Amino acid sequence: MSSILRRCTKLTHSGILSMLPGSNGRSCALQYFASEKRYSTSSKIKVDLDSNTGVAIMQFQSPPVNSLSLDFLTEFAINIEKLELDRSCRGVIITSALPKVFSAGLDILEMYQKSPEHYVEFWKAVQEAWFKLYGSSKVTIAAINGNSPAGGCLLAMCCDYRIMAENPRYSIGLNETQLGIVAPFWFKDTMQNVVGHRETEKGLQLGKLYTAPEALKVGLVDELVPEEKVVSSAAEAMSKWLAIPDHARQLSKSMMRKPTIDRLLAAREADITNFVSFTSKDSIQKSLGMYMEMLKKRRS
Ligand SMILES: CCCCCCCCC/C=C/C(=O)SCCNC(=O)CCNC(=O)[C@H](O)C(C)(C)COP(=O)(O)OP(=O)(O)OC[C@H]1O[C@@H](n2cnc3c(N)ncnc32)[C@H](O)[C@@H]1OP(=O)(O)O
Repeated sequence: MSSILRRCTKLTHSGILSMLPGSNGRSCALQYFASEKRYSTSSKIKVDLDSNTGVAIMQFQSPPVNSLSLDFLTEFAINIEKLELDRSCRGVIITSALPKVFSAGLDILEMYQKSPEHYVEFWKAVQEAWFKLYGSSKVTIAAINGNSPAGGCLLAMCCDYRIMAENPRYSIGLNETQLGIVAPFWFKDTMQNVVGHRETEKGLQLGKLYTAPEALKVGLVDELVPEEKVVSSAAEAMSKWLAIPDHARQLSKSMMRKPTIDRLLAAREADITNFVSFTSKDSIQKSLGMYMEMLKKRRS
């Protein structure tokens, strides 16, 4: 696997870019990087690695809402794996190239009116993306420049540090119960590791989507900054994290996260079985169908 990934890593160099922030935080995100390797040629995720700083920017660019489809998750896991294997990479900033949304979470259509075989494949991809990101030895920072419900919140919570746009209309949280579904134990564990037991208990049961200020208050995000500064602030935070020797930081990270990772490793197959039987239930399919309808109506 790793040799295939190394072989398919495509390197291009894109010249000298300015260190100064531009007026538009999204479009100028890559300007922080003086010399880049372009990793991803795919359409859903763009990855650029600055070989001078060792920092990669991963931009989600899957319209309309960066939902985590099977293809997206597969591509995501491959990209994280490639960066993990690249010794010149020390940190990864994850952000969105789309306006107003970081990620809408798992693609509901992947869980709706599909075969059990499809559910198995999809859930494996969800697990794999989590293993790769939560277990990454790199410094990972989420630059949350839009709404980030459910699986979007999970991705952000897997990072070492979270910076969110201070726009009070943006929200983040594990809202699964609002869809009539239940976040699995490792989503819960990930949240609990970030905000603690009591807040997770409330947040999960209520399916709470925290506004950006609320998320800051409970520690679900670490900083709020003006929207156009989300990526530049992530780059600044990254330099602080990278000032620590890698080996000491990595061992500390692994010490904190290993028990949580081991819990899913031990229950991986059972978790898939649970997901398939849960998702296949008529009542769950009905809830998902109603939720999709509600999203459509809200739009019209
Ligand atoms: C083991 C134990 C058992 C395990 C049990 C199972 C556990 C599963 C855990 C689940 C985890 C999840 O992530 S479940 C996913 C939860 N996600 C959500 O609730 C987010 C829902 N979406 C939104 O709130 C909004 O779309 C939001 C992200 C804020 C963006 O708002 P906007 O106004 O910009 O955009 P919208 O007009 O709403 O959406 C644009 C289009 O995208 C679609 N869309 C939006 N979100 C989508 C999504 N997640 N999946 C698919 N499609 C989505 C809409 O239907 C629209 O489609 P058209 O009208 O056709 O254009």
